[in-house]
Amino acid sequence: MSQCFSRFQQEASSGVARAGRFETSRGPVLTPAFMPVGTQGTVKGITPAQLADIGPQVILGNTYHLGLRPGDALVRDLGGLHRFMAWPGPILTDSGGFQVFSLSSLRRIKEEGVTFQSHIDGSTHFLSPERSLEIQRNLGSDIVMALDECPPGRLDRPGLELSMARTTRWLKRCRDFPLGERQGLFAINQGGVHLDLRTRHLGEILEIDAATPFQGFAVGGLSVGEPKEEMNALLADFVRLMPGDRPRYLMGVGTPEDLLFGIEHGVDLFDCVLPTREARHGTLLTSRGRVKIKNARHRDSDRPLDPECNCYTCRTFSRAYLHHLFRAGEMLASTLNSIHNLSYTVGLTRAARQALQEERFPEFARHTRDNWNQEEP
Ligand SMILES: O=c1[nH]cnc2cc3nc(NCc4cccs4)[nH]c3cc12
Ligand SMILES: [Zn+2]
Repeated sequence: MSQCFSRFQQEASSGVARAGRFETSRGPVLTPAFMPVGTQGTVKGITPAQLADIGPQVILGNTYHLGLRPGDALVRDLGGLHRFMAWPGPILTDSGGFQVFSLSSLRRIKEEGVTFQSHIDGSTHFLSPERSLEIQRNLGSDIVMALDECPPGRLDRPGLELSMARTTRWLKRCRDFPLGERQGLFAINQGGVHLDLRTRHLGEILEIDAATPFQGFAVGGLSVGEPKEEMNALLADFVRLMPGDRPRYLMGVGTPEDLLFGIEHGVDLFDCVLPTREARHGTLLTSRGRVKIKNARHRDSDRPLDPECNCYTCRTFSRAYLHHLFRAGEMLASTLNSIHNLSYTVGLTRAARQALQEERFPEFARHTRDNWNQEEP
């Protein structure tokens, strides 16, 4: 067990939803929390100072990308990822298996690990539980994800069962790998959208956990193209079965609607590229619903994007200016739109936490959903 990680302390709850905290060597993590994705050592288009102003609890880095470029040994030699990207707060690194299957070509997966060709230059690489954790140890992230096999969405049950069994065997190899003193290891649950498979896999994970405790548990294998109703039905039944004394992390999720649904069903941590990706494409997330800033109706609007948002973008600029920047293809469009979408998304989980602490979470959830459905926000 890492010296600095503490168990999850639940501070407030409303049904299965909960507010809480856990300690890392880089500070506390207050939950629920949305974690911005900084795939290649940067949250695209914004500076560390702007990110600090947004105030996320944790940010994400990707083992697959940083292991390929600039290389984990280089980052280690330059003092680790926190120093390299000037982010002093907690960092979580995904383990790379998902990216190998969603980005690289010519993969050959075997018991030992997966051989793949880099999406950058086609060179051949190998990722195993040991290599994934070595990369994450070199990066020096606070939260290390075990290497799992994320099965393709819609894989049939026999295929899922074979994949889960390998993920369990790989988890044991991750458990045996010596990470840094200050690093915590999270296990990843698989099983598609089948509650019985999810529960079986959780049992296998908890058997390992009994001997060597994990610092957190993630729900993997979702947000991979499965119908939203199936993901939600699974979450409603399964998340509550995960240990309550460790953080519960839903990987790759999601939209504001998904975050609120996840929080209602006991999820503590989220990550998704959607807020920053949609920002770059001009879709802005607001308390009244989505705004497509390139729409002509914003051309001469002196209103702020979201009157309820106090981010730098909403405090400083009009919709007309954001509309102009986007239409003109200016770099600043991506930066200002990303600052807002991240502020909105991080702010949503922060507001949910506050509502839980003030024992008004059901009203908060109802009010938030009602406001999202405004005409032409
Ligand atoms: O089972 C998983 N294991 C390890 N990392 C993941 C990351 C994941 N990210 C998504 N969805 C978000 C997406 C991002 C890009 C395409 S889908 N689903 C994910 C599942 C896993
Ligand atoms: Zn804003």
